Amino acid sequence: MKVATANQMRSIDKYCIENIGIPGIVLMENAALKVVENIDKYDSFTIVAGTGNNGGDGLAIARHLIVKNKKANIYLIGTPEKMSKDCKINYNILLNMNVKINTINQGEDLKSLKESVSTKQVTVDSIFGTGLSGEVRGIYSDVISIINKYSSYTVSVDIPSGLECDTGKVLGISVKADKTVTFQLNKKGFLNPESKKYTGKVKVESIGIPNFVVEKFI
Ligand SMILES: NC(=O)C1=CN([C@@H]2O[C@H](COP(=O)(O)OP(=O)(O)OC[C@H]3O[C@@H](n4cnc5c(N)ncnc54)[C@H](O)[C@@H]3O)[C@@H](O)[C@H]2O)[C@@H](O)CC1
Ligand SMILES: [K+]
Repeated sequence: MKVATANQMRSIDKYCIENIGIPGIVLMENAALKVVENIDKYDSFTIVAGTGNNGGDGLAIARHLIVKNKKANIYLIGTPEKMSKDCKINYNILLNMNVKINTINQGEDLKSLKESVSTKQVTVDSIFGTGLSGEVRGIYSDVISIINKYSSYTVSVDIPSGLECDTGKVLGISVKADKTVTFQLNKKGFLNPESKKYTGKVKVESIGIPNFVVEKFI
């Protein structure tokens, strides 16, 4: 089975967007729908989103769960100003749907997150994906501790947040997922036996990237 590094995934995504003309938001929507397919047997969710494209996946996942009349509590770490273009698109759609988005800025907000993670069936981890760089610190670290302590079932989007894509090393702290739905290709870091503790069961899902594009980079 082919495996990809973060840079290879970034190059593949970039080539798709710039040379083939598949917009990033289409890849993001495909990614979100694949995660929803893997979790829609459940009824209640806590979605924890960062402000990069991994967070954008999470916001799109939340939208599809809500449209399916599931209970979905959304927690955003970071400010909308920091959002990537595609994350912002999914954020604005949810605002236009009058969906409540809880923001986590300080300790007080963590109580509400703990309450949701402890009572909903599934926690969706869409904090960081292949864009994680450097140690996880501060409020991000607090959020991951809460997920690891109180979540009964955790699904990580693309990569457990806190795990380094290329090595499978923990950068300070990482989400311990029961299942990781990773996009298009398995990740090199998942070959590290130590990573199993954090990825849980890994499911590789295509997000519509043509094979010839993958073969250009791997
Ligand atoms: N078009 C694409 O590139 C697609 C990407 N996808 C998703 O996008 C992800 C990659 O997205 P990005 O490259 O935006 O990056 P991520 O969303 O993985 O994370 C980057 C964000 O986290 C912040 N960050 C990074 N390291 C940090 C640290 N140590 N402490 C605090 N904040 C930190 C960055 O400032 C940035 O806001 C993939 O894992 C996948 O989930 C999918 O939507 C498929 C399409
Ligand atoms: K993640």
